[in-house]
Amino acid sequence: MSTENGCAEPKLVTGDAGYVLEDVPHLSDYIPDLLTYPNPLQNHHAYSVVKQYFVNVDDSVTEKIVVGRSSPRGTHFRRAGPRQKVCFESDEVLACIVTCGGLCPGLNTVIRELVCGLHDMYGVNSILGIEDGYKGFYSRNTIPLRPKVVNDIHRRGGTILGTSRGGHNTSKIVDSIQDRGINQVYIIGGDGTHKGAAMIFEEIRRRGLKVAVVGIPKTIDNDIPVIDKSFGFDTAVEEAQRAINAAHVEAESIENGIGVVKLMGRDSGFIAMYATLASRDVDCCLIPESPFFLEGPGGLFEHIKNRLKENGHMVLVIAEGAGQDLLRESMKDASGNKQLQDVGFWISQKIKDHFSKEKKMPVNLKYIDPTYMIRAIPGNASDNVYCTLLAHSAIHGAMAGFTGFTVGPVNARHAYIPFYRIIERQNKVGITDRMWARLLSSTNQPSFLDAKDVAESKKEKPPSSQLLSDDDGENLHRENHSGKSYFL
Ligand SMILES: Nc1ncnc2c1ncn2[C@@H]1O[C@H](COP(=O)(O)OP(=O)(O)OP(=O)(O)O)[C@@H](O)[C@H]1O
Ligand SMILES: O=P(O)(O)OC[C@H]1O[C@](O)(CO)[C@@H](O)[C@@H]1O
Ligand SMILES: [Mg+2]
Repeated sequence: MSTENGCAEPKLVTGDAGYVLEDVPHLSDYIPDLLTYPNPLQNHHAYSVVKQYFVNVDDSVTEKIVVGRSSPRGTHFRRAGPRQKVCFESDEVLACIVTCGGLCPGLNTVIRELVCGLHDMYGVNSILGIEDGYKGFYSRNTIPLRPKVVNDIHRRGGTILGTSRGGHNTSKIVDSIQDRGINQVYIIGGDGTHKGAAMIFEEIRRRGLKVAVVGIPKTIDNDIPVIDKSFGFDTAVEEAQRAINAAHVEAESIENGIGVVKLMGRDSGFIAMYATLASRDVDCCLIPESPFFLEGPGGLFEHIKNRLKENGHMVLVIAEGAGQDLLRESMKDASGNKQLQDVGFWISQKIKDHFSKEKKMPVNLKYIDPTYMIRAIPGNASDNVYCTLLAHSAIHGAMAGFTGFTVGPVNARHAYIPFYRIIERQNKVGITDRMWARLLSSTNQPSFLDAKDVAESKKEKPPSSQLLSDDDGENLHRENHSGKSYFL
């Protein structure tokens, strides 16, 4: 049975005190008499010594971590990790790896760790790289991947497999998987990629194939829901500091200096928000989730003027998707994503034009656009470790026969999340969250919101990722009509 978006019907398991497990599909759901084998890790020189290395069959990870005394236990996901039994013998596995969508720091690390993890932990030697994203399944030859081939790729940015947008043809992709005899498909990509992965999984299930389909969430924008944050995000925020620092140095070295930095973030302004909070030199941060205006009281020009009067300089960070409603109509890319106008250039021009009319305040504006520089780099140390965990969790899940799932940390514990939860919405900055309030208070910028806007955004607010939540449990929760808990 499929849902409206083509995904498998949710597999819900209920328990005591309002416990719900949103489980992931398993090959045995549609393949009767599926054989199982002892996990080879039981005899592995490294892992066999680990006490309780295998996860318990009913271990799960809670989605909601801040609870009240009488709160129901709520939604849980299956805990990631190795199982005592696997559904594939090592020499039976033919795995493939594909990377889709935009680049992200750490992509090569995930590829490396998938290849090395399959080989080192499970003795799998047959792994194929699919070149150039989804269309590579049916338009390109595959490349064999062995640990030696991928040994030092984590030091390089980009993806050694290449990537693309568009070109998703489900039946041609599944034909290619079937013809080549592939039985584990590792798909690394963002929200669009996961919509494609869900369709591949459904078609594989319809054909009754013993093929595990696994998604590994990748997005520089951190727009994938449920998981704590996406790999490469920290690296990108760190790299953005260099651009903001340069803008600050330029701005403070000249009278009425203004530094404008444009950062990535098509629909979600996480990079701009975190880069701003990290830097502390930013006087205004504009993101897609928070509409703004230029003229009049409470507008951007007034804020700039005040800041120049107070400090003699100011730094503005703008996410590429901010203020697009003020610009011309945008086009679509091959995947159907809106192609953005250069809002950094536009706002720089607007600021210059406005202040050129203010005779007593000529400004010196420098515009820095590090857009691709923050994503075309290798992952930093912490992202590299994160990528290793993602790859290993993905492998354990596929070997155990789970399919149609995405792997990722939920409240710091790796879990298997059904595809439909990943593709049902995008993760966005909540402008009524405390994190955005912290940003407003740190930059001292106007909120550009009136009381009516605040009420509206509280009404529409989607659930936030853990990136926004407070470790100290400050976040308040409310229940929406579907009973899901939303951060306030
Ligand atoms: N609705 C969809 N159904 C099937 N395939 C899709 C869908 N949306 C996107 N895809 C496919 O997924 C791939 C990547 O999609 P997209 O370009 O949107 O990037 P993404 O995965 O969202 O990553 P990012 O946004 O981080 O760059 C493309 O090959 C595209 O054809
Ligand atoms: O890689 P492209 O097609 O230039 O697209 C850039 C887009 O990709 C992203 O990096 C991820 O979706 C966005 O931040 C950005 O708008
Ligand atoms: Mg996307």
